[in-house]
Amino acid sequence: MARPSIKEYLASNPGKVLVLDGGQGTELENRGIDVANPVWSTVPFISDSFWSDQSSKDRQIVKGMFNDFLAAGAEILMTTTYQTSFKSVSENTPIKTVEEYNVLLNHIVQFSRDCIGEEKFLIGCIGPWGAHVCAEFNGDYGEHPEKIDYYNYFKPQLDNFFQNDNLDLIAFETIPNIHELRAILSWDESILSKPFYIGLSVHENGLLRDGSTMIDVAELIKSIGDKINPNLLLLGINCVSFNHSADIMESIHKQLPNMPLIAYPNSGEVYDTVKKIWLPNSHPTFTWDAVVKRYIEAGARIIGGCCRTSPDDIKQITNAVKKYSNN
Ligand SMILES: C[S+](C)CC[C@H](N)C(=O)O
Ligand SMILES: N[C@@H](CCS)C(=O)O
Ligand SMILES: [Zn+2]
Repeated sequence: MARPSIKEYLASNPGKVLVLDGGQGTELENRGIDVANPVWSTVPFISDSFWSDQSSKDRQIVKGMFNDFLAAGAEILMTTTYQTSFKSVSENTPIKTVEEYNVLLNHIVQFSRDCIGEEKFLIGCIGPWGAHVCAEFNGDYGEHPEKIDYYNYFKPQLDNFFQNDNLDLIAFETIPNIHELRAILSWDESILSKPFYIGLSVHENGLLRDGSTMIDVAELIKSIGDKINPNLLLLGINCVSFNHSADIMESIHKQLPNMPLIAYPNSGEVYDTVKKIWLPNSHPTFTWDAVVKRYIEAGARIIGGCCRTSPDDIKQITNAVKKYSNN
C-alpha cells in the first residue's frame, strides 16, 4: 500500500498537521447538484447513470470537487457519505437490501479513492444518528435519547467501512448529543476495529447542541480511562461556527490536554432544516490564518472546513498550516 497507517503516521510525525478537505455537500450544491433531499449529498450516487455513464455530469462535478480540494492542498479527504446510512438510503431511495447498499458504498469509496489517488488518506464519513431527522444542529433526539439503538443505526455502514482497505480513518461527524457520544465511546475494538475520530457539533455558546458542557464531555471520556478504544485517534469539532471555533477548541484542549484534536468549522452561516438552505449569520471576524494558529496551539492534528467552505478556504488553511506547524 502506498500509504502508511494513519495511526502510525500521526504518532511518528508529532509536528505534522494534516490539511483536510472542505464542505463537500455544500460544494456539490455550489456546483449545481440539488442536495435538498432526504439523503442530502448522497443524491448523485443514487442514479444509475452516475456509475454507467463515465461522462455523466454529476460524475464530473464530484471529480472536479475532489480535484480542486487536492489542488488547494488537502492531504486527507472524505467520502461523500454523510447521509448514506442504511436507514436514510433504504427509506428514501430504490436501494432496499443490505446487499445493494454494500454495492453502493463500495462504489462510492472506490470512486473517491480513484479521484484522490493512492497517496492521500481517505476518511469514511458517517453522519450522526440525527442527520436523518435533521437534528445535528439542535441535538434534539427526542424524549429518550439514551434508549436509541445507535449501534443498529450505524452497523451496516460500519460493517462496510471497517472492511474496506481504501479507507484509512472513519469519521463520526457532527455528533450533537451526549448519549450518542457515550454509545460510540462504549464500542470496543471488536466493533470499531480501525482508526476513527469523533467530530462534535457544538453551539456558538460553547455547549454541545444538546446542552451538555465540554466538562461533561471530558468527564465522560475520563470516566472510561484506559478502557478507551485505542482506535480513537482524535476528538474535535465540525460544522461549528467559524467565529466561535477557536474558543471551542481551546475549551476542549483545556479539559483534555493530551487528546489530539481535529477542527473543521463551517462558514458561520446557519442551516434552515426545513427549507434546506443556508442563512446568513455573523460575518467572519477572524482569518483562517488566525484560527488555524489557535487550533494548532490547542493540539489540532487535522484541520479543514465543513459546510459552506470551499477550495479557496482550504488554500488559506494550507498556507496557515505551513506557517504554524512543523510539517
Ligand atoms: C450538515 S447538514 C447541512 C446535512 C443535511 C441535513 N441533515 C438534512 O437532511 O437536510
Ligand atoms: N462531511 C460532510 C459534513 C456535513 S456536516 C460534508 O462535508 O458535506
Ligand atoms: Zn457541515
